[in-house]
Amino acid sequence: MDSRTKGKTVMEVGGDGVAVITLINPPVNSLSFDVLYNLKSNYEEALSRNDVKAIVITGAKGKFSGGFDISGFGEIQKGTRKEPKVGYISIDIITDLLEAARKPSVAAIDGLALGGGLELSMACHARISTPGAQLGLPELQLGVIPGFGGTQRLPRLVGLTKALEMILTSKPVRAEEGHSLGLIDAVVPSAELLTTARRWALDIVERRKPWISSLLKTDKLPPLGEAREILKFARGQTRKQAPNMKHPLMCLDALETGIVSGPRVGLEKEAEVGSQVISLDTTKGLIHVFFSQRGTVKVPGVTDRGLMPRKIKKVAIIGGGLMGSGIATALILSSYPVILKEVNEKFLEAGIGRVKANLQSRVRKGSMSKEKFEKTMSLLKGSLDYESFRDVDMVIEAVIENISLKQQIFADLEKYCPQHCILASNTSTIDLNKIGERTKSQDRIVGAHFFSPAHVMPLLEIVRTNHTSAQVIVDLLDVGKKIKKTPVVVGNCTGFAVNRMFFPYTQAAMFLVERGADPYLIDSAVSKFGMPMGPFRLCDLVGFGVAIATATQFIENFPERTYKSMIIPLMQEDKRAGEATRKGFYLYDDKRKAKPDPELKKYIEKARSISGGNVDPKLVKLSEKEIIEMTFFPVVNEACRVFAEGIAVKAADLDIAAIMGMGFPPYRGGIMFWADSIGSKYIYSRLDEWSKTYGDFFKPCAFLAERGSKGAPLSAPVEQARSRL
Ligand SMILES: CCCCCCCCC[C@H](O)CC(=O)SCCNC(=O)CCNC(=O)[C@H](O)C(C)(C)COP(=O)(O)OP(=O)(O)OC[C@H]1O[C@@H](n2cnc3c(N)ncnc32)[C@H](O)[C@@H]1OP(=O)(O)O
Repeated sequence: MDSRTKGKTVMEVGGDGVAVITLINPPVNSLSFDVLYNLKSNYEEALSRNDVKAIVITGAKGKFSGGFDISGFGEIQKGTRKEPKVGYISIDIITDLLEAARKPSVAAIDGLALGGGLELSMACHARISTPGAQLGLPELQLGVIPGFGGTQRLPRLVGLTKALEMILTSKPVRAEEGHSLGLIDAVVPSAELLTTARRWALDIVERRKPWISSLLKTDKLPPLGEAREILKFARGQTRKQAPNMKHPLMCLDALETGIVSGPRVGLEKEAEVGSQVISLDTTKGLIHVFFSQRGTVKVPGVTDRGLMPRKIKKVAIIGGGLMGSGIATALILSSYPVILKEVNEKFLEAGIGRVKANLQSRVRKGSMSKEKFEKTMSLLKGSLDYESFRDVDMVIEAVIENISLKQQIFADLEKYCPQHCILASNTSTIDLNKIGERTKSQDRIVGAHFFSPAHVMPLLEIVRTNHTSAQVIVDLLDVGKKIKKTPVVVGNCTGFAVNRMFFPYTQAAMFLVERGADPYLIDSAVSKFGMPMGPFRLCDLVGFGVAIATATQFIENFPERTYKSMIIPLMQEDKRAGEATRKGFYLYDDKRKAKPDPELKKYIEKARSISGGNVDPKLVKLSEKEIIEMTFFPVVNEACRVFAEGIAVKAADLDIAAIMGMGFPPYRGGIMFWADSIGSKYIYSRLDEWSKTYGDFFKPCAFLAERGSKGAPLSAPVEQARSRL
């Protein structure tokens, strides 16, 4: 393969008269422009050759195709590649050359057929797959739409309702379901895939099997009136679930056009809309997130050293509280044998009970069988001492945030665990060097910071000190992958990356309400921005105990930029501690529904009188845009510090940390990507102005000041930064 080209296709013509065209573009045989243009020439050749009666399209190495090469969108967005004529691939190549050909084609699908991959197969006249095949149109989660005819062919093959479900949820179906839906014509073992597909293609030639053009099928489509109703409902749901995104509605436009005006007009609409969505900001954000998420496992100086992960056969967890039990659940779900240690029988029983409850909820929802439940629970053993730690490969400490307790635990671990054992802490804020102070095992001490609930939340913050060995990081990255988490490797400091970015967000919100802003308007503006909930609702959810413990760490470590609000401590004095006590910033009913509390005013006023601040008329009347700026620009400021200090190696890692750890909306691309979309100059000028009026909490850091003064992107690599990694 030419080093400048990205992938290719090869064609082999057999003695049976079948031309087999294989898509080759590792690792997932994505459809790059090179692959697509090669496919076109192979196809043209096959159609012109007298010795070819039929065509089979397949993918190399057990994968049909992971879809259009996503980096191609980036090239078009950046202007480094000229966009082909609208509809050139979907209409000229896939429809008019392939589907309308006078020789039949069959897709032989092993492994993946996603996005453009599935769309290409749907233009073939039959599809044969292996049992493990995954078939889906996940384009919407990338901010694009199925653009190779998927909006037209899928409803015609599986019906409108199922097509909408597959497209709107981006979830793939397995081969058997695909077969029962009519998407797949036959499911056969891998070893028989190609021979069956060849025979099927020849059977079509001989008219022993039907020659079906998906685009022309109508039997699965509902009557027009019904279709309009279904689409109207889908639009309503989409508006509710994705209010800040245009592309899902644009995708529905293409679907509807095809149903109302016919598939050809539908294809044209799809091509037009498909081209428009590429330049949407939300699409740029989502594509950035796709690559950034995969980039977190590439850690310079660690994953480029040829180290292989060691096998972790057994893990011990200390502490069976909410975090410890969640971590244990995540591990046993991925088949790791786990020992859960507690200080007494009562706590141990409660910890094991929590794990059981986590799994039982899956059984109730039907996602886990009773047998699987029993088998998974059998991997968990309880313990009250360290004797059973003698053969563990990794320990994760998950006790309360108390430095001396953690120090004692790590000193004990050093005595009982084998020399190679990884000693991890799930601390969310405490400096790991302090935790390991009483040991000589600095090279195997690492942070494994999970987010609550640990068996559900996707992020794993892997924290390393200056002493943590590269091998330990490689091992933990591998565990993270096996338990299906997205790991982000960060340096050691108070709060690491996620909590350091999180803290200014709640602090800014406290500051604003003390100066007169309405907390419920802040929550509403932040939710509209795309966060799962506003800062006050969040404080209620995590509980004031945790909020105060975290704040204490920040006040101690970053006093110059911590806003000391008394609102939460004052409420706690009155036994209001958030949702758990049914009273916090909101009042909660039996169904945990939150409603504003008029009494909140009294705590805000008292806190204001303690801090000595005044109501600021400007802050009373903030617009939603101003609320977002005043709550999130301090987050950007802290993210800049984290980046400049080398706590994160890449700005993209902070984007993923913010999305998966804070709930920052993915379609905004993450905190640094979003900041760059606004511009460093503007952010700097706003923070600078606020810091002059309201104090150092808003003061831009040196990194932001430097980049802001030049208008330079904040996510550009930090040169000569003193990396802590
Ligand atoms: C306007 C004119 C432009 C032309 C018209 C365009 C019309 C577009 C038509 C089409 O409808 C659009 C699409 O097809 S969009 C793509 C749809 N496909 C997907 O969304 C699938 C994305 N990939 C995945 O979900 C997963 O990668 C996977 C395929 C399920 C595999 O998962 P696994 O965990 O095994 O591996 P990963 O670590 O995720 O990926 C491995 C490496 O492969 C890279 N990669 C995966 N998919 C693609 C892809 N479609 N394009 C480019 N690269 C891909 C991924 O980045 C990883 O790379 P590394 O370098 O990190 O190893």
